[in-house]
Amino acid sequence: MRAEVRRLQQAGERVGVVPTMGALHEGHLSLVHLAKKTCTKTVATIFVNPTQFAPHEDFNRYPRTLPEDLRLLASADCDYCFVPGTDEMYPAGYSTYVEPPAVGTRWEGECRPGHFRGVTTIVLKLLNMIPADVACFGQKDYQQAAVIRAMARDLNLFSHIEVGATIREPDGLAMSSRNRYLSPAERQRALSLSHGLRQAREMFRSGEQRTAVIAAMIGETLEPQTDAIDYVAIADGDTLEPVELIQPNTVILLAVRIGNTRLIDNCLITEA
Ligand SMILES: Nc1ncnc2c1ncn2[C@@H]1O[C@H](COP(=O)(O)OP(=O)(O)OP(=O)(O)O)[C@@H](O)[C@H]1O
Ligand SMILES: CC(C)(CO)[C@@H](O)C(=O)[O-]
Ligand code: BAL
Repeated sequence: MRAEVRRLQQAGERVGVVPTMGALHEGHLSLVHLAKKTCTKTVATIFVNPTQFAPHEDFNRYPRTLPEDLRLLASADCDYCFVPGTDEMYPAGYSTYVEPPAVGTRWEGECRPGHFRGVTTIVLKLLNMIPADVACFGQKDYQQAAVIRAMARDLNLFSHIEVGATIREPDGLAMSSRNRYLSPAERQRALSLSHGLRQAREMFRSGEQRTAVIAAMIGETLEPQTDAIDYVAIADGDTLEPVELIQPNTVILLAVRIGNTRLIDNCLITEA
């Protein structure tokens, strides 16, 4: 892959990469389109990365739908798809990991110990194998995008990091490969994530205080519809440290469980 990317770049092409774990949907394809805005060749990667899953998490049942993924990538005019094997990425004796940046400490970092260490490690490896001009990630995984941006800055990565907007189903549910786990009744309850975020944004805009907003979002919208709430955070959009006062760059992040499925979503309060 590296030789091919270098050959393309020497021929004057600009290469964009979209790292994924497969089970593709319109959210992933939107990142291929985002890459195409500034790049002439696009590469998607599909690898369900074992090191970012804790032992009790869903690595084994994570959906693997390669033939359909390849069809979708072709329909989006993606030029290459890189699908490495686990032994290729982590051969026997593999022992090097990337310590994630501070922005990965809270929220997902607390709820999924080791998760961002696995993400930074695999993303650095992928960007070394595919030294793309641009690497695209989704805002749906807001903290992950912040972690990758910080790593790119701190470790002087070659690739420029771009973040694409969250693509949603018509009823507001953020697209996610894990939505496939949801039964029809759970799918209905999962609307509480986007409803809660919308409710919070509207309350902030009408001048409500932070504690009242969180209490309403949790008590009225999330608690009745979910089985557990991992966190609801109101944080600075860059540092992800909690904030008391809402400023232009404030983000609401949440992670909940519905049945056996863990879902995350977020919105910038300044968004329309
Ligand atoms: N709805 C979406 N809109 C935009 N980007 C998305 C969306 N869903 C995922 N992405 C982005 O696609 C990339 C690959 O993500 P991944 O393969 O984990 O998909 P996912 O649907 O988020 O799956 P999961 O259910 O594991 O969270 C990430 O950069 C992620 O942020
Ligand atoms: C960035 C990523 C492909 C690394 O495995 C993964 O965390 C994902 O799909 O968001
Ligand atoms: N979408 C981020 C990958 C994960 O949840 O492991």
